[in-house]
Amino acid sequence: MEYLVSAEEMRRADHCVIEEYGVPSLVLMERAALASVELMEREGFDLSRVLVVSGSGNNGGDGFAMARILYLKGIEAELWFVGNPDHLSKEAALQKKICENYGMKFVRNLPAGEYTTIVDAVFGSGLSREVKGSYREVIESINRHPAKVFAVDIPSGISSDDGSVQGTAVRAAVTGALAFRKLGHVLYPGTEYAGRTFLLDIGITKEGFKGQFPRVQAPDRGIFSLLPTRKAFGNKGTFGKACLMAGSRNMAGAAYLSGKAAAITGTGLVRVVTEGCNREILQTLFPEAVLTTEEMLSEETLVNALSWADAAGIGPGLSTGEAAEKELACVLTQAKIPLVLDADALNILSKHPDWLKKGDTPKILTPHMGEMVRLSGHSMEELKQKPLELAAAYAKEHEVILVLKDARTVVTDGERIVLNTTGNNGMATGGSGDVLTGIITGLLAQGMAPFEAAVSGVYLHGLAGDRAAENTGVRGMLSTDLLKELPGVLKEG
Ligand SMILES: NC(=O)C1=CN([C@@H]2O[C@H](COP(=O)(O)OP(=O)(O)OC[C@H]3O[C@@H](n4cnc5c(N)ncnc54)[C@H](OP(=O)(O)O)[C@@H]3O)[C@@H](O)[C@H]2O)[C@@H](O)CC1
Ligand SMILES: Nc1ncnc2c1ncn2[C@@H]1O[C@H](COP(=O)(O)OP(=O)(O)O)[C@@H](O)[C@H]1O
Ligand SMILES: [K+]
Repeated sequence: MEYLVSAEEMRRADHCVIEEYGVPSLVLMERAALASVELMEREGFDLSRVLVVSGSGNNGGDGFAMARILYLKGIEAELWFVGNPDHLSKEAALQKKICENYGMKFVRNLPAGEYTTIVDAVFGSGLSREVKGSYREVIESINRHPAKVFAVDIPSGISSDDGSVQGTAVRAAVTGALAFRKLGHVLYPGTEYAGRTFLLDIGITKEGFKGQFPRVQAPDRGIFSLLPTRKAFGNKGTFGKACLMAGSRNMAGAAYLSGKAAAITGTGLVRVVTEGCNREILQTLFPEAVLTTEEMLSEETLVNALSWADAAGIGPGLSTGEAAEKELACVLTQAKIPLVLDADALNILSKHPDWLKKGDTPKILTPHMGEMVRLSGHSMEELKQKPLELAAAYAKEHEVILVLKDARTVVTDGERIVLNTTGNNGMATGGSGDVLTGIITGLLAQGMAPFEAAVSGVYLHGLAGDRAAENTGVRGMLSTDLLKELPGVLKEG
């Protein structure tokens, strides 16, 4: 997994590498500048005429060093120093002086239309307050200018900690994230302001954390190595049994999507437990499933289904009526297997929060933001502001694994926090959450540990969404396209 750092965690690593390992900060700065220039070249920036806009901190220092490297390559690179000269950091002051010694041109404003590329080196991870006054004007003038913008480390004005816009922020085409991606590169709206973001190695590695690692990680292709292995001599009994309790009258699709997703994930057998009216539909759409259907599902039927399964998912399209309430209460009380609770199961839980205490099997809750509002009592605004903290606090308090679904989904058990970066807005379409429930239930049924199953499920679900976006497009894709792409995604590992 990849570490996603806060400004403070980045500062700690910087400090350790410079002060404890003894790497001079100017060496790091030179590497940052060289890697940034290389990235601009690789990304096809038109370097006919470049303006580097530098502030007075080390982000500005990176900018001065980049300007000098470009200038010495024969590129027309000019500088606009917009910082407070009395607050220049030692390194930035030295880099500025070097540019002056070379006789480079400093400008005092941003004439329209004269530059092909602007380098934004006003603020980096040291942004400490809202951007106001002349800094605001500088950033707005950069945004108005037609030149393509490259942001050093993070667009100026974006908080490294949560991706928020601190008053105003630079809109970059490309961002070179130094050493680690900050949370602000991944969380919205920071992600959009950063444009295409690339990680640049400048010699600060995880050794800089000295064993005190950042709190948040993002899953990467390493996830594939966690997936259940398939023994050559295995049979459908050994590849796990998943039970999906889903669908109600007029909601057969939710049972189909979640059940089919569990099957595609590699589960040996999938049982769908649903209302009798869905029987024919499911037998036609999903002949691979074992069906358990009754007009009114009895407690005995539910208990039998649970004792057959290795994991169960409950909630997609379940409805919230009395029968559904009874079903959920029975499952929470009787289940001895890991459970995924989604959609209507969560809506019912919001009315009976104490039900979470029933039973002692591992529980994975997968609310979207609206469901989380009802479940947690926090407002949407609070959740949007602090999704990581509030998700972790809920998971800890209720001793569950929480998958808080949004454009960036958070998975947490209260201690570990994972922020998923796969997926796209094409997935904001009915039924895509049902597919996720099926994937996670399928992975659990094959014996994955609950936290790993939740993280892997969210990652694979997002990758399926990304493949669907490539092949079908974000507008036209449907949740059935996620099912179509999932086998190929699983084959990539
Ligand atoms: N450590 C290293 O050697 C390495 C660091 N690296 C680079 O350093 C960057 C971090 O550098 P940093 O810590 O100096 O902070 P930085 O982002 O330049 O900002 C601080 C300046 O901005 C100012 N300021 C802040 N907010 C403001 C506001 N709202 N409105 C107005 N002013 C505001 C603040 O002013 P002051 O508070 O002093 O008035 C100060 O002058 C990092 O992103 C990476 O690019 C790499 O070169 C690798 C090696
Ligand atoms: N803009 C987006 N970027 C990435 N993923 C998204 C975006 N919008 C929605 N998703 C994902 O799509 C899924 C939608 O789930 P949910 O709202 O429960 O759908 P439904 O209830 O229709 O099944 C979640 O996994 C969510 O993370
Ligand atoms: K910047």
